[in-house]
Amino acid sequence: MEFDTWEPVYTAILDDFGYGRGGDERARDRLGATLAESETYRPSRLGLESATVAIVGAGPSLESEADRAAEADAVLAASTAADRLRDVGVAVDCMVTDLDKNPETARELTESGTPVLVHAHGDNVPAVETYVPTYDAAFVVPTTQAAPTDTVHNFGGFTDGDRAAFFADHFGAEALRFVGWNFDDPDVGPEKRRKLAWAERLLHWLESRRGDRFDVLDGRRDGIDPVERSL
Ligand SMILES: Nc1ncnc2c1ncn2[C@@H]1O[C@H](COP(=O)(O)OP(=O)(O)OP(=O)(O)O)[C@@H](O)[C@H]1O
Ligand SMILES: Nc1nc2c(c(=O)[nH]1)N=C(CO)CN2
Repeated sequence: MEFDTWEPVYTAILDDFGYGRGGDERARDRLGATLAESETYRPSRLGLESATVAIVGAGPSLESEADRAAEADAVLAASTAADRLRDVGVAVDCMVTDLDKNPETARELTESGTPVLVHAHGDNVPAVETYVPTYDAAFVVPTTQAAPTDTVHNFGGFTDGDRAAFFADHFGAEALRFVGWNFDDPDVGPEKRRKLAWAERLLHWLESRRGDRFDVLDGRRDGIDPVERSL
């Protein structure tokens, strides 16, 4: 997705959560500066084009559905889904994170040659400054939700999980398979619930742009407020 398409949706998210665009831009520039001396990972190397890609979220169903991830051509893990997949023996091809829960996992993955999309936003600058310098930059893909720069990318998306889906779409995935997604998880707090509601709306937008139907939205579409209505 190009930023021109993403920007109106981004503005709606900023308004809804009360985030400032300036904070996101400063975070983006900190991430860019931290990696300025390094060559970062080129996502086309992942070979997502025409692939079936598992987009693994950190909902409670992950372990019981992990076989579906193992069957995909590529496995993208959102945040703590990376640890949980490792624990059940499923290899992760790429992690997507805003560093808010398991930054050590991201370090270990970059050190062992697995790319990590590291997302900078207005509320994670201390984590960016603390952890990114400890990563192997050759396996970092820096991302932002604000306007992209020459070195910090924006493929679309908001939460770690839906950003993984927009990333797979951007790099030409043929089919997306959702594993570990539970929008009605009773154990999430109010802020996370609101973020998951946005993730759901964003996936609904993505499937309609692709002319696709994501199985994770089956039975839910009637209750989704389309993103287009917020624009
Ligand atoms: N029931 C669920 N609980 C948590 N995450 C879920 C759930 N269902 C789907 N997800 C997806 O899994 C991703 C990873 O969740 P996790 O709780 O590990 O990370 P997080 O750092 O809190 O995520 P984020 O910062 O994006 O909110 C979420 O970003 C979301 O896209
Ligand atoms: N400014 C800001 N941006 C975000 C935030 C957040 O807490 N603040 N959380 C996200 C996913 O959890 C993604 N983007």
